[in-house]
Amino acid sequence: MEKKSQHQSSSLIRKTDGEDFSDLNYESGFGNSFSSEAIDGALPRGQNSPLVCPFGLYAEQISGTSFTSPRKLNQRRIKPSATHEPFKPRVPAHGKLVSEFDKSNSYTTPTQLRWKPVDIPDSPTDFIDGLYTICGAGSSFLRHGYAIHMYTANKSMDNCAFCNADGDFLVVPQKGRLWIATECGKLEVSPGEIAVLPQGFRFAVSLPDGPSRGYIAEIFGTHFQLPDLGPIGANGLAAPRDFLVPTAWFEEGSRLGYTIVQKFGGELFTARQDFSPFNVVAWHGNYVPYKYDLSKFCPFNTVLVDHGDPSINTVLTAPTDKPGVALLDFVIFPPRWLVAEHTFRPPYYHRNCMSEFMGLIRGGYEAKADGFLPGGASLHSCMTPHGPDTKTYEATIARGSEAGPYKITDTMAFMFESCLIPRICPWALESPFMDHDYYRCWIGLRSHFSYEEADNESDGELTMWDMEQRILCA
Ligand SMILES: O=C(O)Cc1cc(O)ccc1O
Ligand SMILES: [Fe+2]
Repeated sequence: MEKKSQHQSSSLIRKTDGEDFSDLNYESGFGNSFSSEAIDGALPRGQNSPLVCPFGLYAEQISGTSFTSPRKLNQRRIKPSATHEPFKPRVPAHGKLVSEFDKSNSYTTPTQLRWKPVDIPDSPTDFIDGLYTICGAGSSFLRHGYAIHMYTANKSMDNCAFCNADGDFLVVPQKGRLWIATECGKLEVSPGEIAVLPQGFRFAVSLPDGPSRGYIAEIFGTHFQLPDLGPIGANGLAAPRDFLVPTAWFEEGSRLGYTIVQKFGGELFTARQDFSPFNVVAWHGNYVPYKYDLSKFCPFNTVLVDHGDPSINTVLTAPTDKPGVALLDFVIFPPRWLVAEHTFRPPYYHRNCMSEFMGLIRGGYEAKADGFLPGGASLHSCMTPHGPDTKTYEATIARGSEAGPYKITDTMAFMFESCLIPRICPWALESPFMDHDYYRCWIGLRSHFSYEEADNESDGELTMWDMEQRILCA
């Protein structure tokens, strides 16, 4: 479906600076072909590469997949983005970003890991400096894998833009709004919303609320898509129309000493140019940044007995070549009614061949009475056993099988789940925020096993085994 911004005319030319987020406009949809003009007529009609573009603009294309795949964005910009000095390694080097995970830069452990919320630094730190990789697998060079990062920042990016050549960022703010200027326009992303910034887009992050913290999943070699709904049918989970894409907006004029910071193979490089990269007057295509409000999610769940797998709450999935096996699923645990009868309603105790990184945006999480806090994180890797802590278990059993419908409120937890087993960065393992007592949350789980009880509860008929036992005990 081709959509064109309705609201734009030459009287609404957007030339505001990147700090002015008072004029936000979005188009809605997921995966459609969008079309947006900050000046009427800036997109050439009927072709992409006319000899001369309207208003003397340059035509430029961003390809998010190989040329032979149909995902492109065509932009019309004041100057091509190639107009800059050569890239040089950034000084000082960043040092805490990883995009290829191996024994030289990361560790592995099957132990359950949990982190307390990391403090936001006092010293001036912008979104780029505040990024650090927790864990990941695979390689951005080989175009297969992912990295999980967090950020803590307190200052807007100044006269610079970030461009990630390695993969797509799925940003989950936990504290503080993000004002993200992109080449397609502006996004305001609040805690409780997420943004996807696809590979190769230039963007700048401002922090209108100051201190900010959040989580990022980065995927290499593929893009996020909506999960198939299978037997659910047409409606449910995340609806395409709730995904919002920015509308064209541009900055004009010279910006002396402007820096492009390019993440390439996990390292940062900088290049100088004398103009803003946000000089795209019009664009069309289906390779775009977007945001989504998690409160719009329509959860499905069991309505009689038992506990469904969390895949039912998948917002976005990044596929591998194997059907049904995700490079990275983004799953949420939103407020919802729990109604199942004679059922242990919290997550079951389990081991999973997929690896589970979890974060908490607000409130509490149904499986952990203590210790898993907003802004904190946990990692349960492939086949690492985990589940509700002792307090949650005891409280659930005490409530008994007659518990009525119950609504979990004030919560928004999420999981990045992957088929690839993450290696963990040294600063995450050595972090002062590592919860070394995490294992204790299960140590108090008592054995409730009672052979007598099991025996009494049988229907009274003695089996051969029962009789043998009785004879042996006599
Ligand atoms: O481990 C977790 O808390 C996440 C999770 C939740 C759930 O309801 C079922 C399985 C699962 O891994
Ligand atoms: Fe789990």
